Amino acid sequence: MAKVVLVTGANSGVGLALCERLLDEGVHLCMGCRNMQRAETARSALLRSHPSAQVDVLQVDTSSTISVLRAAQEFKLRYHRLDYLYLNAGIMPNPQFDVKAFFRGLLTGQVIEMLATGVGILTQKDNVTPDGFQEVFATNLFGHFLLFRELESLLCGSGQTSQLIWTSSSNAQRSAFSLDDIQHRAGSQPYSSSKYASDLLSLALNTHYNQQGLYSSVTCPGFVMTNLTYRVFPSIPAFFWTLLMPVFWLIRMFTNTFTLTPHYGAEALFYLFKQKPEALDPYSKYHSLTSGLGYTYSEARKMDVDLKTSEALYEKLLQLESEEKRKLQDQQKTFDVRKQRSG
Ligand SMILES: NC(=O)C1=CN([C@@H]2O[C@H](COP(=O)(O)OP(=O)(O)OC[C@H]3O[C@@H](n4cnc5c(N)ncnc54)[C@H](OP(=O)(O)O)[C@@H]3O)[C@@H](O)[C@H]2O)C=CC1
Ligand SMILES: CC(C)=CCC[C@@H](C)[C@H]1CC[C@H]2C3=C(CC[C@]12C)[C@@]1(C)CCC(=O)[C@@H](C)[C@@H]1CC3
Repeated sequence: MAKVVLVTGANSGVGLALCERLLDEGVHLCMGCRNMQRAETARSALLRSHPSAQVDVLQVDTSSTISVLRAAQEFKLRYHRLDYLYLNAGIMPNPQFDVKAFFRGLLTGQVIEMLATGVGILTQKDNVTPDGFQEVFATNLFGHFLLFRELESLLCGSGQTSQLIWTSSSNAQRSAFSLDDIQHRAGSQPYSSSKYASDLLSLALNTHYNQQGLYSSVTCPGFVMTNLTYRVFPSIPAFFWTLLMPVFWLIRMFTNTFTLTPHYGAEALFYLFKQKPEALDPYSKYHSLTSGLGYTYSEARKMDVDLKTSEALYEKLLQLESEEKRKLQDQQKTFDVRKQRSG
């Protein structure tokens, strides 16, 4: 039987490139996307290159609790197994590029580190979702946590192993994250905070689920030219980025994190697909890297995470999950009562 793989954020960028690569392996693919039109366009493109492939679309908006719960319900009706869950959808809203910090970095010799991670040169302005969550937290982390929890029964089946694979980032930073403010309401680095939270959560999930055959890993695609990065300079047309390519190829001589294309960016995500999950290191992040000459490969690098903080975050997420579910039940009850009264 073909392995069933669900990929969130599958209609563009790293997610779409990963889907292309997974189809070469003969998987039964389910593309988790928030916009059905964009999803169908991407699905058609995948079917053009893989005409006999099994490719389905599942509507899911990871920033919305109700959408995630409905998607999981629909998934469980359609499939009886889930072997790989790629938690890839992500946003970095209203990014602000700090030109001064960039030039300071040039003078202090830290520019390569800055370009490799985006740390110090990028901040974001977050939004609040209709559910009342910080949008970056909800989209990048909490929605994915809920999705995983709802699909747990399919992932933790008898005698099989399954994998959760998070698209994190080298932008993840302990200093951007606080257990007292897991949604990052107060700061200006919600993206960094959400990615650090996914690193922590992955560790906690390994602690709690390895015995049930479920393994969680985190990846970083490197710097990839996608819609997410084009939005760093929204007023600049896309061809500007193409003009910058020679500059980026040059920078690639000094840092192997400039993977640039979605196909290369998906390297570590695809690498994990082919590994025995028991052999993976829960304390490492798997990076997609590209050498100066354009050779792509994957490398494990230790993360700055600890068990105690990961446990504390896990507990907070469980609590938030039960609060959300209770809120939805109450809303449903109120709705039912009103419906009864109105006859
Ligand atoms: N590009 C880079 O340099 C790096 C990217 N990453 C991570 O890679 C992942 C993929 O991003 P990338 O391919 O670069 O960017 P893209 O913008 O191309 O892809 C992001 C995907 O996530 C989807 N998405 C966004 N919000 C939601 C939502 N609320 N519900 C469901 N899907 C949603 C998007 O859908 P839609 O098309 O509808 O917007 C899109 O399919 C992200 O997690 C990102 O943080 C990590 C390190 C570097
Ligand atoms: C140096 C020149 C010619 C132009 C500036 C390009 C920057 C906009 C670009 C360089 C490094 C990039 C980068 C990211 C965004 C765009 C840059 C700052 C990320 C922060 C995108 C999201 C991630 O998760 C990080 C891993 C990326 C790190 C590099």
